[in-house]
Amino acid sequence: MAYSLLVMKFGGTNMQDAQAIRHSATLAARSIREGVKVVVVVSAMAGVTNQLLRLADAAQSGDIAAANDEIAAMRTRHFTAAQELGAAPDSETVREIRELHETLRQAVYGVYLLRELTPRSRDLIVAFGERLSAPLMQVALEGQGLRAHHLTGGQAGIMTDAHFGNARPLPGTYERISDRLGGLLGAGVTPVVAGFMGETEEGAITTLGRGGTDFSATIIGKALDADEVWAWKDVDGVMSADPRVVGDARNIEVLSYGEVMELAYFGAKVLHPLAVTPLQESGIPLRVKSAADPDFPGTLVQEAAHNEVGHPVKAVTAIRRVSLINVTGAGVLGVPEVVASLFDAIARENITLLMVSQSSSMSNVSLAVQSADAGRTLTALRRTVTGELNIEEQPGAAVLAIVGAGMRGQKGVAARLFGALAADDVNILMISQGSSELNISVAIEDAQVEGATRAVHAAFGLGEPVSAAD
Ligand SMILES: Nc1ncnc2c1ncn2[C@@H]1O[C@H](COP(=O)(O)OP(=O)(O)O)[C@@H](O)[C@H]1O
Ligand SMILES: N[C@@H](CC(=O)OP(=O)(O)O)C(=O)O
Repeated sequence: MAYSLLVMKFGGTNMQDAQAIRHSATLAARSIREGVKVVVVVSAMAGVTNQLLRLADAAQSGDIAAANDEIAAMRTRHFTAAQELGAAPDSETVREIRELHETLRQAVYGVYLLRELTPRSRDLIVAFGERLSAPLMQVALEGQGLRAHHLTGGQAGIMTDAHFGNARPLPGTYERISDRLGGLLGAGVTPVVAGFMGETEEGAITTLGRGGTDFSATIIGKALDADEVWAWKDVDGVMSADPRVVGDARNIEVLSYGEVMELAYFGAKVLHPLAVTPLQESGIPLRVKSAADPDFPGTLVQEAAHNEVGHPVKAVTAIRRVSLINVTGAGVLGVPEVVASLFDAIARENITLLMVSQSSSMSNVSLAVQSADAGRTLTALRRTVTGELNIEEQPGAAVLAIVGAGMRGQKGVAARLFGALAADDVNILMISQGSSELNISVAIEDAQVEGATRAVHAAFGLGEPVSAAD
């Protein structure tokens, strides 16, 4: 297909040092030289986002020395990359990187003085990772003889609500992006946008949630009505399981938007759970591609499901560090209002419910949440419900899910899953099937999850090559 406009996203691994950034720039340059207009969206250098989160916490707890040490290490990394990419010491880029580091240092010092780290100030600090890598990509593209210009998410027009740490694009953002980037593209300049970040209408910096650069790229893809969005990764594409856990995981050629959302929701780190939502509205395909093997087709994510014969399940994935919250007692028995108030309390706290199950006698409700959210969940529930209810946390769980549109209407899929888990001596704590029949999920002991993932992958033959497709 002859493309006219592509959005290309480069993740942390593809931005980790000068060599990786240069390689990423050549991947964009290949298409640009063929006459394709490309918008490049970049993540922070690998590890930098975690480092920023760590140093912000250190400053808040009073350890400014630790925070400054981390900033100094990061600064060296950015300057080294700039130098290796050929930026002169007196160049605009080097000056800008210096200024950004100085502003970061001041923001972190403010946190230290106040001993206060609000979600808003955390977003300001954590977005420096992407703001610092975008100029590096500009230098690398210029090194390829191209004209490029880097922008923050806000400058590119990404306008969000004020849910710091988990912001969502506002409707007007799409026209804004199209206005702001259209001019550059028209003038033959490649925009390089700092991913993961946006800006509220008042100009406060927000972030879109971990892994959010995928989401930035698809928001921009929709705004510009791109032919496709390409997410370059350090893996072949979306695979039948996390390749770090399952040695014979294989690449999935085609996935529907719905399947990819389920996979991302159930823990496959490869894409942000909301990344495909802007594309879903416009039907723009997303390709997950391997930076190491650019001619490999990777995974095509599109509207229609593509069911492989004999493979009702396409992938197995898991969410680690989960807690089950068990609500028991006579007060739950036959009182739907109690159950409603539990959900209400959780919704108000903005806690993601991973699984829910209620016993048929209605005397017990179990909820699965990320262990990081368990404390807040317990407090919210205990505050809400009155009467004779027992609310307890059972930590140390994980949620394992199988995903695939082919399981819709297929008998025996759940039996195969449970059989594989039983044969691996895995006890099931909770079961749930989405009404869309795109997934079946089970809560199990976290300590058993890697073995269970391998067992389920083998039971569904996910490592075997597929012969035919309909
Ligand atoms: N089903 C899966 N398919 C591919 N990769 C997966 C899957 N599940 C987990 N991963 C992990 O996701 C990683 C890629 O995601 P990530 O590091 O966020 O990409 P990037 O930072 O390049 O955007 C891989 O290294 C892989 O270990
Ligand atoms: N840097 C951010 C955003 C992101 O998308 O990163 P990556 O593409 O490396 O997963 C994060 O770590 O969450």
